[in-house]
Amino acid sequence: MSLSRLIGGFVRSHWRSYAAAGAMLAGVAVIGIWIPRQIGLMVDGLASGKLGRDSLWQPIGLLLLLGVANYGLRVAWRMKLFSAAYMLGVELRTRFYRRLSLQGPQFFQKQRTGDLMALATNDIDAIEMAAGEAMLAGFDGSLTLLLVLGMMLVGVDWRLALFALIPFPFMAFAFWRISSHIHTASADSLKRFSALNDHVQETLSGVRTLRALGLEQRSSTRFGELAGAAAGSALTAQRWEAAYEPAVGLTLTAATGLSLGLGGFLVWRNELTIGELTSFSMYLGQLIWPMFAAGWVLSLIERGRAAYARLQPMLDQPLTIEDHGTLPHVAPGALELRNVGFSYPGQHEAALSDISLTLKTGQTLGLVGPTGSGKSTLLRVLLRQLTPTHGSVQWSGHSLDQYTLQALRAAISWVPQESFLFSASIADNIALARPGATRADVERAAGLAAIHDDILLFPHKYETEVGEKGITLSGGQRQRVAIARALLSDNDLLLLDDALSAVDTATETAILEHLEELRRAHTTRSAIIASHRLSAVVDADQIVVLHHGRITEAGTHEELLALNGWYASQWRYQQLEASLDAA
Ligand SMILES: Nc1ncnc2c1ncn2[C@@H]1O[C@H](COP(=O)(O)OP(=O)(O)OP(=O)(O)O)[C@@H](O)[C@H]1O
Repeated sequence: MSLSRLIGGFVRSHWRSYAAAGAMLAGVAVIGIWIPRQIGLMVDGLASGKLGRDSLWQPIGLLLLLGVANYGLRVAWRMKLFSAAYMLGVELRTRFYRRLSLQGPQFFQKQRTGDLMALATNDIDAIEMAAGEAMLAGFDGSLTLLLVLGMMLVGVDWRLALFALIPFPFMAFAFWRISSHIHTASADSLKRFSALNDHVQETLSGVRTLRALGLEQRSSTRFGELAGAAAGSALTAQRWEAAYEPAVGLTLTAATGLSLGLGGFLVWRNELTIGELTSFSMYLGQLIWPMFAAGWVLSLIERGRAAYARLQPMLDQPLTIEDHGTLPHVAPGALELRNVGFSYPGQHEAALSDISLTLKTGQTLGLVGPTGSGKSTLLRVLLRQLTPTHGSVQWSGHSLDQYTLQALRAAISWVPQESFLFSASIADNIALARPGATRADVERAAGLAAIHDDILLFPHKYETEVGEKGITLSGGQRQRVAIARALLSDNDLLLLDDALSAVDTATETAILEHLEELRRAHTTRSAIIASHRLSAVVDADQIVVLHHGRITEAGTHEELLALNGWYASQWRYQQLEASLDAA
């Protein structure tokens, strides 16, 4: 869809606001056009002696009245039109945000956050300007142009009008050249602003790492370069916009020279009155606004087009995870994976191959293996963040993609390796999983996640604010807040992705015991615990060892020890490590 179709569709759906603004604008233009004619008549009336001291107040009073009406209408149409244009901004931002919220992790892996933020702010602002400012200037300018030309051609003298218009085609050519330069410069400027945004977003998120590595100077130099480049390209666009003014000035000067030459000659031949020449000169002066409006409109439209060319691909980008399922609810049942395989785009080696396993209702599965063996990938397949390239995943007898994404989200609680805490209170961060939860529910979940006692020691207990990404909490505390959030949602399947890595063994044992109690109380609850630390999966009903994305060992803790493979040697190593730590 082009920018004109987008704006056209918007104008149609908000036609009342645009029509009201258009009617008021027409009133302004008619009043504006009538004033020079009135002044011309007054000049001729004074020259011929028809207007005297007694009768002069009437036309002057009328002029004042029209001036006030003009002012009122100008204020009113601007308000009407701008409020409509702001609505386009709101609609576009909402569409953009909705689209982003439906995209899967693969989309966000490819897109830079700063770029997306620039699109949601700067680029949509540019489109909003094209739908508001440009529309009104375009309409106002065109209407004024038509009326002024009409008055010059019909109301004054057509010969004079045609003669005075000779320089205008040259100006149109200049405008066309300037606007194409503005398009290129605007596209470049928006792109550079995005790059600047990206840098700010990344350096602020990673400010502690940058400081620790002593990279502040390098980062600040890079920022200077990006800011300079963004300013440079914005300046280039401005320079081209500034070129409109001399083009208008030159054209009008030439037109005034031509009209005074021919007008003087016509007055000398008594074919034109001085009042008519005065009106004509005023009309010529009134052409300044349509000319400037044309320049202004072209530059706004070029900026808007450049912005929409960046935004549209994001709006049209297919969803990385399709949501075509129809089943609205996951009934309790077994999870069955048959020959599941998955490869990340562009990767030679498959991240998962031939994974077949069954997790019965109410059971716990331990997922272990060396780093990079595919544990997180397998969990993300179950979450439908990734679609398997081979095999099938069935839950309660239905393939995962037969469920709506909403149904799956409502059935699975997931604690990722890096949990995100929002800038809100601890209570709010936990309650996120179930917005209607009471404080007692939140505290119960916190107790199960073994974080309740820690929270009571915080300055404002459950109301303690957690900074951006939870920076005021330790890694282990963050993990436990995330576990409490997951437990609060009471979902049937709990996925823990190395979610206990930052807590000590005693706390880990306490949390696992609580999970076991929950499982016994709710027989439909299942869990998959992916972990580097084998102590987290010792009591699982079934443990699966992954190696390069394949299952190499499977069984209970005892069976795997008896197998004497990777699991057994890793277990002995971790036991030795634990006893050394305890010593
Ligand atoms: N987004 C991605 N794009 C490309 N390759 C990826 C991506 N995520 C993971 N991989 C690769 O897939 C393989 C499996 O990674 P995965 O994160 O599932 O392993 P893991 O067992 O969870 O590792 P760890 O225990 O270190 O968390 C690795 O080789 C990894 O490099």
